[in-house]
Amino acid sequence: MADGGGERIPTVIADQVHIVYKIYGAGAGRGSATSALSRMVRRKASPAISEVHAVRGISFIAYKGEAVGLIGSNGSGKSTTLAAVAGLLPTASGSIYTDGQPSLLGVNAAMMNDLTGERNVVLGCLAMGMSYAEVREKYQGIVDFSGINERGDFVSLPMRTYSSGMAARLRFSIAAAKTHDVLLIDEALSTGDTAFQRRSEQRIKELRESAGTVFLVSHNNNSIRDTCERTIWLEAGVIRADGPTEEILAEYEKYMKDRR
Ligand SMILES: Nc1ncnc2c1ncn2[C@@H]1O[C@H](COP(=O)(O)OP(=O)(O)OP(=O)(O)O)[C@@H](O)[C@H]1O
Repeated sequence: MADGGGERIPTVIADQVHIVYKIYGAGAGRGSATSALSRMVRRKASPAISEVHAVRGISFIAYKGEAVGLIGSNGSGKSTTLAAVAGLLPTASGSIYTDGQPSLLGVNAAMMNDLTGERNVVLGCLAMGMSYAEVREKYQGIVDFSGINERGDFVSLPMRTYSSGMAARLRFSIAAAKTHDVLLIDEALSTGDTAFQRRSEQRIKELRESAGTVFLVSHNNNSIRDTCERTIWLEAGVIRADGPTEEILAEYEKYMKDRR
């Protein structure tokens, strides 16, 4: 229970959600002149369309103040589910309802590689709706939290000079500077070192307390353990289990061990 037994306020409702990726031109001879000619001769209008049915009828309700872990083996539909909750992917059937604005913080979240870390902090904060005054107030805290400048003045260098871990840390620090109604985090924590991971876990706890709901996708079971009290386990696009993190992780760890 998220709030110690008081009224629980739903923030995300997924109702029988199916998500299907359509892959155009996935057939043999894709894009070549011969395949185009063959299509014309056979009077076929478009190249073959393949479908990947990534999420198959999932339903759950997440509440205000909850941090929910999403686990499952590779390709089980975790990132797809997050992107759909963020409103970035349409559902083939079923519905997702969110109360408030969902923000997806993924490993691929957009940053301008040719601009300095400093510029990216400012742009990122403005994009999240902060005023210049707020950005000025938060700037140093964001840089310190990211630890980017621990070994030199990296924040004045273009982002393309950063390692993938450094870039991920800066992205997380920018996103974490604001309270979110629904914060969706895709693997962001696994790239940082232990000290950064500890800081970000602490920050997720604060974000959760200050407002909304956090979803965390991770292959790092310890991150899930330390951050989320509830975990949803996806396998082949279906919810295999949903419940208290310790119970679900124990089942999942056993499943992964047996599969080896
Ligand atoms: N853009 C895409 N186009 C087509 N199929 C996709 C696309 N993205 C993912 N898929 C497919 O959807 C399924 C679920 O992928 P998804 O990335 O959601 O899994 P995941 O659980 O996040 O995996 P991982 O742990 O490896 O990150 C997989 O079969 C994958 O091949």
